[in-house]
Amino acid sequence: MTLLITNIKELLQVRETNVTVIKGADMKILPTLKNAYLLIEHDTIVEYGSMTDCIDIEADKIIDASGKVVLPTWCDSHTHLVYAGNRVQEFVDRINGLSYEAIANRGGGILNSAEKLQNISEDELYNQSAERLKQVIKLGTGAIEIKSGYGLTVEAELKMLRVIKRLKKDFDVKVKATLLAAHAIPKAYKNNKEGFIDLVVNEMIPAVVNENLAEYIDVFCEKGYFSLEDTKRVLEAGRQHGLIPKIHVNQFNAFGGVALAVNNDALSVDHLEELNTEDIEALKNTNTIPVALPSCSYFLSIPYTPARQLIDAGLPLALATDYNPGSTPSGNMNFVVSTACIKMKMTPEEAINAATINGAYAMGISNTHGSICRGKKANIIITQPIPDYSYLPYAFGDNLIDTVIINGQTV
Ligand SMILES: N=CN[C@@H](CCC(=O)O)C(=O)O
Ligand SMILES: [Zn+2]
Repeated sequence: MTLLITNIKELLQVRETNVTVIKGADMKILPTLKNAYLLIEHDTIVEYGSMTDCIDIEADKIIDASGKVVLPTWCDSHTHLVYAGNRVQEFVDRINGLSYEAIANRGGGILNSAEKLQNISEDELYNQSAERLKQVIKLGTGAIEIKSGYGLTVEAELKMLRVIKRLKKDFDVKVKATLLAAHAIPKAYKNNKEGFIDLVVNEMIPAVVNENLAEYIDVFCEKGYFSLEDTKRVLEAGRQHGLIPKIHVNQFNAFGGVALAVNNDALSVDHLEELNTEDIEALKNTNTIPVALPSCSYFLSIPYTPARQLIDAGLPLALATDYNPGSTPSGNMNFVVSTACIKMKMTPEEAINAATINGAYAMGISNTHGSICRGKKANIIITQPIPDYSYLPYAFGDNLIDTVIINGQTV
């Protein structure tokens, strides 16, 4: 089966060689080809080029993309898409003056989601999550990382991760699973945090690894949640079992979590709404990528990750949604890209690089996803007719996506 997309107004993120991450000043460069074609065979990009060289190419199916922009699908490297129900009441409570922290302190927040998740069947959790996944695919997401962390017991964490495994099997998008073992201290361990960490280290991690349910280990390193010492213990235990660290860090306070993550070879450090010069120094000359989550800043009215500081220091940056019921009830990467431009002063080129190839890097899949490159997966967005690719972030809130192709198949 071959699919030929013709008359593409502009083909974005075209890479002749397999670049896997884009850093610093290079993020301002988005290679494109105007008046282009793209040829897909089965699930793979096999060729692209100028329309003037397309004359002799035959294909089983042709899509005319006149006036339209074509780009790789979004790579959303940070989500909590598997959750039960919603937290709309907390949203209303925050409008009425309660803070995110105050809600958490009275037993809401993550613990609220954990209670809902513990009381729902695996099938129902799957159904709710599959609906969300379908929605974000329609919005152009072609690869996604999903975390556990609303279980907080061994059984409930396994339930979440088994649901992620089913999503992985049932959907063509690339799905990566993360064990966010230490997300909050459960009620039963309120006065015994050490006991909970013992449970994570001695039971949760081995059980998850035994069923091969996760590739990454994550911790919410934050005041009131898990300290540097706790984080180190969990990350090291995860590494000993072959899990690669990722981390929630510097969301509300900066106290050395970034350096700790880097020292543990974390693939990514996520959130970074609070950032100091030590954090930036710690990230230089490492393989760890910072990940910004602007929809979370928007929804909670907290600072935006200082993208300019990170990029101007020569670092790479990825953008992701943080899709979850408490701090970001949206999995829309188009909104993330717009918000990064509008609020974080990222150029459209930087934001698109951050949401495609760098997002793929933050999931360890940039050899196969995130750019238009021969041999990579045919995961493609075709936009509606638009004047220019900068129109994507400009027209924030509009859905400008016409067609999504995953592994060569139109969704
Ligand atoms: N910050 C920690 N975890 C999630 C939100 C958790 C929640 O409120 O449910 C986040 O990334 O924002
Ligand atoms: Zn998160």
